[in-house]
Amino acid sequence: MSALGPARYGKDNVRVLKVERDAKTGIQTVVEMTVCVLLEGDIETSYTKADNSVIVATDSIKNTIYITARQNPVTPPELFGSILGTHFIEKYNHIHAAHVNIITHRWERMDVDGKPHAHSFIQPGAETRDVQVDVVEGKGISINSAIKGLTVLKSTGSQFWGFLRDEYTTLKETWDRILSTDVAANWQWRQFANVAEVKADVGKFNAAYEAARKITLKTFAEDVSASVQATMYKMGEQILAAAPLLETVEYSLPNKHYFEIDLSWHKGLKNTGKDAEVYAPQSNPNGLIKCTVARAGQKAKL
Ligand SMILES: O=c1[nH]c(=O)c2[nH]c(=O)[nH]c2[nH]1
Repeated sequence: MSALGPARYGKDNVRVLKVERDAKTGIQTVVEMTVCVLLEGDIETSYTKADNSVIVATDSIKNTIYITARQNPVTPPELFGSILGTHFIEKYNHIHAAHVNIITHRWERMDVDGKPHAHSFIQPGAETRDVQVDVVEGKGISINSAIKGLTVLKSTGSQFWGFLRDEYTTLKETWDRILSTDVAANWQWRQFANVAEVKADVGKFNAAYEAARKITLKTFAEDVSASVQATMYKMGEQILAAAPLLETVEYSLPNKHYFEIDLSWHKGLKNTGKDAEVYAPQSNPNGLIKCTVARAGQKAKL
């Protein structure tokens, strides 16, 4: 005998581009997203009894994403995800939870002859703004927002010394190294009761995103880093201070190593320590440093 455990289903990788046109100014704005919606509810029989009557087809879920995007603002993504997820639990009596993931791709307005262009954009890299919105009947709306794929490098202002040394240690201490990472940061909002509560705080989502991005970049650039661990904690602390509705901030940072190359075998060429100029970027292995920063007295769930 067997029994069905947790089950959810839906449509993933629904790609959507929305163009907003300001008729007065002629200025257009684009938002490109990749959306995933997964539903939970009284759907056991679709798995255990081949009962398709309880299935909202994933094709219909895809259509609903397009229609909801046409009829509502898609920014901030926290609000769009809340509207979209709430639709499913309100429309279908037997659906009790909707899990919405939205990846927003970055399009920056193009400058032409020093002026922002009305309708042309550049994609600067792999950086995305992501949200995970979980709408659960009777519990409300849980929102987690994130920055991913923000690749940064500093060529000095990073040290790593004083670490534990034993018979496994070969790494030399350094007071000046290259530091590079692909920033993945996310922040958990306090629980919202419903879409109206999300709307009441609508201005806070973009503000928190801008603050998190600015704090991450400024701290990365300005901190004389003792370690990835110490620098990321400083980032998390500042984000919590800047956004009171956040419960936790979490970072996951690969330490992308750039090794010095000893070239002294070639005519005594100096290329290490203070003479280092040419480095070898490493693709693997890499360090991976993670942490969750919570408010004092409220321990982060691990
Ligand atoms: O910032 C760092 N943290 C570490 O934990 C670590 N480990 C290591 O080998 N190099 C580094 N750098």
